[in-house]
Amino acid sequence: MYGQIVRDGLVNVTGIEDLGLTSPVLQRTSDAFFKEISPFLLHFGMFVPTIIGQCTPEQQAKWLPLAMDLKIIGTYAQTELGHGTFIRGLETTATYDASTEQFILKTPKLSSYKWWAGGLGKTANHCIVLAQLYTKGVCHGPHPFIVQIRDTETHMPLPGIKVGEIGPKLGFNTADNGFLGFEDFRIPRENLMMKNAQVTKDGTYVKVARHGKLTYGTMVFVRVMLVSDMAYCLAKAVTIAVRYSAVRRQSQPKPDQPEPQVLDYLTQQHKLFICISTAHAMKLTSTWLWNTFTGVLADMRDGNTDTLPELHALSSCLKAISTSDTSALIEQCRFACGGHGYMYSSNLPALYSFATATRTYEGDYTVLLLQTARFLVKSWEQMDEGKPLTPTLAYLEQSRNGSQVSWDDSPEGIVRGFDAVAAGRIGACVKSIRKHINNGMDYEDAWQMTTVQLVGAAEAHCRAVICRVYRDETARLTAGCSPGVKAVLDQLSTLYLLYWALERTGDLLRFSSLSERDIENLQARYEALLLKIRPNAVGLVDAFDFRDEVLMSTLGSYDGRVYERLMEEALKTPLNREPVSDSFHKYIKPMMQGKL
Ligand SMILES: CCCCCCCCCCCCCCCCCCCC(=O)SCCNC(=O)CCNC(=O)[C@H](O)C(C)(C)COP(=O)(O)OP(=O)(O)OC[C@H]1O[C@@H](n2cnc3c(N)ncnc32)[C@H](O)[C@@H]1OP(=O)(O)O
Ligand SMILES: Cc1cc2nc3c(=O)[nH]c(=O)nc-3n(C[C@H](O)[C@H](O)[C@H](O)COP(=O)(O)OP(=O)(O)OC[C@H]3O[C@@H](n4cnc5c(N)ncnc54)[C@H](O)[C@@H]3O)c2cc1C
Repeated sequence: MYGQIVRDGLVNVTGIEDLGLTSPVLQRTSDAFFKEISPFLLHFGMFVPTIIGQCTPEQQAKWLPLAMDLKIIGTYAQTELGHGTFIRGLETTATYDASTEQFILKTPKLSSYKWWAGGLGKTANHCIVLAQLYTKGVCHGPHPFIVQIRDTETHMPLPGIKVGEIGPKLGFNTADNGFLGFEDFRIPRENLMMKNAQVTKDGTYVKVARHGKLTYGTMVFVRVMLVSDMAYCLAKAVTIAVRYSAVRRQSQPKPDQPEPQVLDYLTQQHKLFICISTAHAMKLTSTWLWNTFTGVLADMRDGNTDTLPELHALSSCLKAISTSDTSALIEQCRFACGGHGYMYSSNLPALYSFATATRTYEGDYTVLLLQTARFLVKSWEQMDEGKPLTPTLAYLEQSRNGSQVSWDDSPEGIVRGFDAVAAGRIGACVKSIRKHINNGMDYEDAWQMTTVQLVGAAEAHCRAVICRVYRDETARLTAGCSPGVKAVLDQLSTLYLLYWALERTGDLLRFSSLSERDIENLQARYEALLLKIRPNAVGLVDAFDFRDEVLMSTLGSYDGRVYERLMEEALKTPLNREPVSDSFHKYIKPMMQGKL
């Protein structure tokens, strides 16, 4: 299994790279090689980006060619057995020895072992290690170090290195996630990645970056990329589910009629059409977020880090919500395919296991939404002090006077309704924190007592951002389209708004003048829209343009030969090589004969 995966992974990365294509294309073509994950994902997904983001130009000149030519294979080892979220609590230490101009890496105890890094088990021979940097007896917090862990000729672990695979997981079972421990392992001073902080030969610590969290830059980059990844993952899942739903016929609502396509059931449309719409919403939002990200990078190159806090807040909530929505909706696609959706050959289980992992790695869902909430509460307080708000929070102004927003069921009105919900929920959090403080709590306890509401407020803010970006970008991008295309894409973005308005009626009743009659109207419009979208449903998923080799699905192949493919795959199962398993003779027969 591992050998096959490594072979396929190398064919993927060398074949494509020879064509001089970029790594995001790598990401897409790697789907034609794996149902799960390449053991080289972390090399290109985090090891290379960290060299670019955390190394000086001189260090990049040394390491980048080696990495891009696959002369070294790397990963990103930050998480430990005992800590993943709380980076400041990481236990691995890197202590500077000025007498030899080296750092000594140590794993003080079991919980300090690096755990999880992709490719670390058996594939990588180098890695980025986040360790607490000590020099002259002072700890300067977690810093990135580039560390060789295996001999590049023999691939044997170097002396002082303990490394291995962490074992089977819910998914990602081709990612080769590993563990890593150091026993007084020495690396040259120059292996500290010194773009944001340096240690001179005599051990003096020099802080370079103006912002204390630039070490976390790779995580921001990956979070931004993952929003796009989720759109792609969901688009694959709904392509499989909609095509299968067009082939599958089941039940007989009318005695004298043939069994209908299950795609004709309104409940099936309710399950699936939001998935089509969400894939579009996340793709457009991810492009908008990427443009925001590159803008902040440009500002930072000019020494201006003022826009970084908003990017951190946006990338945190969008990564959290896109991965959570995608996990839930891929599972919904699986539900929509009945028993055959549970077959590994459908590819829905693998897509689900990838998406649900993404809800955790690169920042746990709750933790990242609380990061966004921290920014929202600070922005509210700045608004109270009369300071200007950042662009994505302009809607807070409307809540300043506390008046209830009048409900307007036009698409633009619904977007404004979500702004009102976000503003209202943030305001309620601020009120809760202040109430607890007035009752004698310190700020930290008041914050903790409000965290359930804070997660909800951050989700509401994110939903408002997605709704606005989806609506605006659809209008902009379809301006020059044919009326037919424009109408269908407008239906999808309207469906997204109606779906979430119906999901959040409680909030809309609380923070707008929405009435029960308005809710009835929303429900009727939503159901009518499902029927309108039905004739274009297969065309809409065909438009995602996935080749069968990439979908890798018995249910979603373009020719619709579902039952033939399911049987073909079943016959390939090793258990079917012989008509009688030898377990019969070893165990079942003796048991039947009372000899066990
Ligand atoms: C062959 C295949 C080819 C493939 C080609 C690939 C092409 C590219 C693909 C890209 C996708 C690649 C996918 C790779 C797969 C990934 C696998 C998973 C990898 C990992 O999981 S790596 C480990 C990830 N770990 C985390 O995310 C940990 C999460 N925890 C944190 O981020 C921090 O601990 C946390 C939660 C922020 C708290 O930190 P703390 O120090 O306590 O901070 P405070 O809350 O006190 O805030 C202090 C202050 O700092 C600000 N802050 C925090 N974080 C950031 C940040 N990241 N950026 C900017 N600012 C930040 C925070 O807002 C506070 O500011 P204040 O002003 O409010 O004080
Ligand atoms: C498939 C996969 C691949 C991975 N690959 C890598 C990799 O390549 N490199 C790497 O370094 N790491 C990797 N990771 C590790 C990943 O980054 C961490 O698992 C993730 O950051 C979550 O941290 P944790 O595991 O410590 O969870 P914890 O933070 O311990 O979460 C446990 C619970 O505590 C809650 N919690 C934690 N802190 C708070 C808080 N402040 N407030 C409220 N609730 C809180 C969480 O919400 C969660 O419910 C991978 C993980 C997975 C699943």
